[in-house]
Amino acid sequence: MSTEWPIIVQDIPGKGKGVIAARAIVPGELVLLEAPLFTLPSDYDNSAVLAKLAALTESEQRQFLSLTNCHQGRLPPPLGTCKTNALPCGDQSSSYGDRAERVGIFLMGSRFNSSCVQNVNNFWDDALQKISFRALKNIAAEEELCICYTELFATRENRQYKSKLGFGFECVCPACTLPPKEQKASDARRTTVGRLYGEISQCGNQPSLGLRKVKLVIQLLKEEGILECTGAIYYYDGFQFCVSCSDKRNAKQWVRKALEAETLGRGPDTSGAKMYRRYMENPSQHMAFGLLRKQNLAGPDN
Ligand SMILES: C[S@@+](CC[C@H](N)C(=O)[O-])C[C@H]1O[C@@H](n2cnc3c(N)ncnc32)[C@H](O)[C@@H]1O
Repeated sequence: MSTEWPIIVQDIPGKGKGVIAARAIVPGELVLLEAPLFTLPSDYDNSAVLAKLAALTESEQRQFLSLTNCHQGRLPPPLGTCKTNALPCGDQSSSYGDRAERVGIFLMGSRFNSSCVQNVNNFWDDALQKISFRALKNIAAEEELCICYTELFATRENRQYKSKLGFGFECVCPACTLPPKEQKASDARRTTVGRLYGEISQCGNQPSLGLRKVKLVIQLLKEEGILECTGAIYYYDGFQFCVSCSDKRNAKQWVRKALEAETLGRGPDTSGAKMYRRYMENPSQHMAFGLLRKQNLAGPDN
């Protein structure tokens, strides 16, 4: 199926259908913006799905039923199809414990397969009431575009468990098929990032230590090839440590990086991007400005 977007939905060996690049795609490029066929509260059941289906046209119902159902024989088909394909309509990161209040079914967006080194980010744009998919990296023509269904900051074993249980597949992405020694190092990097996330939030009164941990997380994410999808929050942490010490110069550098990361994965018009732009103009607007002893900390490494 070819579309107005730079992507094609086609059969992918071993994965059913998937999305590939129709041409070379650059980082930050919007590859799909799509309205949902319908949305549901995230704790939906089969009768909620049936009520939504009843409101669709026959052609829409057929299109919904043509989506994959990896829960065949275990769940009623409408529910199984939703569980296989629903995407968050709101902030959701299982790694950070956020859960979107609603989910949606998207006829094209639901065709993105999963990789633990995703090259695309999905983001629900509340203002547009559409989901956007943006390239996080350079993607070559005919390369597959993938989002991530599982927890990024978990070991391979835990990620595999979730992929198998929730979506019925064994992940063979680059991060899940490393030789044993490298696999161990990758697991260690991901679990360390998960641990440091909690530790950074406890460093409010120790900005130098907090900043060192931020830099370590960024380094680990870079080594893992997943900085692009999660970087913004860590750059913003770096900004907050600097503003708390009235270090405007370094604060501006951190928030500039946060803005770049936000724009890359979510676009230039999100509430986060607007906030980062405001703080770039004037870091002292942040409520933590000057809370701690004035000192110069450090900016991002590059
Ligand atoms: C949301 S659908 C994605 C599109 C789907 N492949 C299709 O044909 O419509 C989720 C299903 O795709 C398949 N899938 C997703 N990522 C995969 C991967 N990395 N390897 C194998 N199968 C995958 C699994 O069957 C999963 O239940």
